[in-house]
Amino acid sequence: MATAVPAERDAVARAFPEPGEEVRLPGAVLFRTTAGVGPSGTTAGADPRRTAAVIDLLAAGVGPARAAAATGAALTAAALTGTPYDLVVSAGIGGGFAPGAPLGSLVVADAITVADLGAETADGFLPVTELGFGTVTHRPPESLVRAVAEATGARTGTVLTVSTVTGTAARAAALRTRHPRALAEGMEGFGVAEAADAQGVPVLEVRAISNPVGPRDRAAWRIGDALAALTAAFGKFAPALESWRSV
Ligand SMILES: O=C(O)c1cccc(C(=O)CC[C@H]2O[C@@H](n3cnc4c(=O)[nH]cnc43)[C@H](O)[C@@H]2O)c1
Repeated sequence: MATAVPAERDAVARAFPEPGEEVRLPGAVLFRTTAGVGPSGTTAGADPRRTAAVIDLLAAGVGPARAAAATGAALTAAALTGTPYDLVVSAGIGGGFAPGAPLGSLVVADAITVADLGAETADGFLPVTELGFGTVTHRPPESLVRAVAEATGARTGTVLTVSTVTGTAARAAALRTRHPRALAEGMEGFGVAEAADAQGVPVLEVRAISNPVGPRDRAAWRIGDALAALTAAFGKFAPALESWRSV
């Protein structure tokens, strides 16, 4: 589970009651905890058929490059010790596009799209794929997106990754014109997804909305509410994960 900053990692950690331990790796420091998963998708502790899923929480850094580097380090370490990850989740607060993603709501990405990787031309922006290389979108497993959205009440749509936070109505409108399904923007999802894709691991992105995408207005931020929404969402995560794995 890769967040940008420790406050987001700790919000996710509060959803998992087991005491965790710190694991130091070259290029990444993990907080390792567990969540009970079982055949029935319950979270009760008495079922002997249940196994504990290991969950590594990583404050991977702000921005797509740092997030990709730290996530890649964690993925490589896990693979080299013979315990590769089944899933990578990019999680954090984010900006919400009105009216689809109001403050405090939760968005699960069905497409993780980088919005500003490409070339500016006289005729407008060209994504890197139209220049003949790379990728601009990663798609999380549909059934997982569905299961997590149903369990958490999240909305589903495109989550954009940007290197520059949108700060004007004009930029927000331009992004929505180019990405009509966009519900949210953050700064790490695509980087985390690139690292996961490079090692063949599925990826998911979850954003709790802390501010509207648009004109800069720090007074409008609701970071506490968004962090609380993250904790609540990850409290419902283990059963959703189990229902996905059993499909
Ligand atoms: O100074 C500003 O105007 C401003 C507005 C929104 C966010 C920031 C940040 O520095 C936070 C970046 C951090 O949080 C995620 N995040 C939260 N809201 C947004 C957003 O509207 N657009 C992009 N990223 C956002 C992001 O993933 C970073 O980890 C500053």
